[in-house]
Amino acid sequence: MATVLRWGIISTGKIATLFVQDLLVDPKTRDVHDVVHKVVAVGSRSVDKAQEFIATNAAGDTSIKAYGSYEEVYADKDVDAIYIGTPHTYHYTNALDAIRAKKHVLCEKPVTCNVAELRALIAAAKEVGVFFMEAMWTRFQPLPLAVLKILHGGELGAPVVVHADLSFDFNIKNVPTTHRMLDPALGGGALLDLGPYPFVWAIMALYESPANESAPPSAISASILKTPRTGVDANTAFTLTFEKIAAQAVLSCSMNVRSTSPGVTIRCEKGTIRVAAPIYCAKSFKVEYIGAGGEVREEEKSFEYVGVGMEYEADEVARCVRDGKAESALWGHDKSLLEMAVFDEVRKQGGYALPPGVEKVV
Ligand SMILES: NC(=O)C1=CN([C@@H]2O[C@H](COP(=O)(O)OP(=O)(O)OC[C@H]3O[C@@H](n4cnc5c(N)ncnc54)[C@H](OP(=O)(O)O)[C@@H]3O)[C@@H](O)[C@H]2O)C=CC1
Ligand SMILES: O=C1OC[C@@H](O)[C@H](O)[C@H]1O
Repeated sequence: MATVLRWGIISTGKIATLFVQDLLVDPKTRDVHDVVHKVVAVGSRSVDKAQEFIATNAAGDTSIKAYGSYEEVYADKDVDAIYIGTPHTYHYTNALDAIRAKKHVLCEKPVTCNVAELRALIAAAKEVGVFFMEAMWTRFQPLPLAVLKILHGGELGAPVVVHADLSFDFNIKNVPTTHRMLDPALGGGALLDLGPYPFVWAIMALYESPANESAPPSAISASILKTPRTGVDANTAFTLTFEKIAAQAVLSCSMNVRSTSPGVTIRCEKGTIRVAAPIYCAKSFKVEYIGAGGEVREEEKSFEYVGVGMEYEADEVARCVRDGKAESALWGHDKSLLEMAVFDEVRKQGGYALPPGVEKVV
């Protein structure tokens, strides 16, 4: 018998739309038979928007409740888990409110604005006894799982250098400065929005390397270029050194230029893995194996998903909730904490401070 997870959705923006579309794809189409997702409520700052969201994305399903506030979703007894798709600077408050209402939480990336906020949320979730996870969807998709099987299987030898970039042209010279990517009050900039993806590839390839034994990077080095329009980071480059396994990640993100492909290159002692862009939901990768005599063998693997690619993280939440887990084994609290600590350090080295009051816990 499949477990049914009843979702309440917070916000009606771009990513909430895609997430709900994925929730509504029958899990059986991806050969998943143990969990089922049901959207039971949508909360928006405007009830009209919530109604329109349901009409557009859920074929007007009248069983889904439309609320004109987020609080009503937290209070709804039919809701098991809350999905948060608001701008970064609201994640902490929205997640805390949901946790205090004893709901399980899946919160968009970046999970918070800094590590102090995240520590407070994890403590609150533990106190109440609910599941809490950052929506790091890439970690659960079949392609990265296949890459990791090869990488950690050992045939390529140890990983030595990971290059990963995610860039996107947000037309930052022309969009209004109130756009969430430009507004410092909304945590604007490339790092917080795009940085989680190069970071997750470094985590998968190096931090999760069995020989690393979950050791955090011993050194972080960063440089930031700010846009003169609002002072948020337009381009950020940072390196993470994993001394225990003698490996480095060279990571970058930009919001004024498009990505190139491959977006991730994992260079190992005996070969290389190249992952095609976009790295948040890649559909193909190539492996180059170099034999003892220098001979080269290449393999390419391609993937197709029925949904956008967020369905796999949703399945993970449903399984963890069913099994009474506080966190995911694949994207647990340790990794989000490391991400936020690294991003704090990168912003510190790059001289990007969020405006006073934006960070709710410091
Ligand atoms: N996993 C992924 O691939 C992606 C994740 N994201 C993450 O999701 C979050 C939202 O991004 P995205 O969907 O692109 O953003 P949008 O601007 O499209 O949507 C944000 C929604 O948040 C709500 N909201 C609450 N307060 C505010 C506010 N002060 N200003 C603007 N909106 C507000 C609004 O919903 P309402 O009016 O209904 O309350 C709005 O529609 C970000 O943290 C981003 O990093 C974004 C894109 C992709
Ligand atoms: O998470 C994301 O992935 C895709 C990008 O376009 C988007 O800005 C970002 O939030």
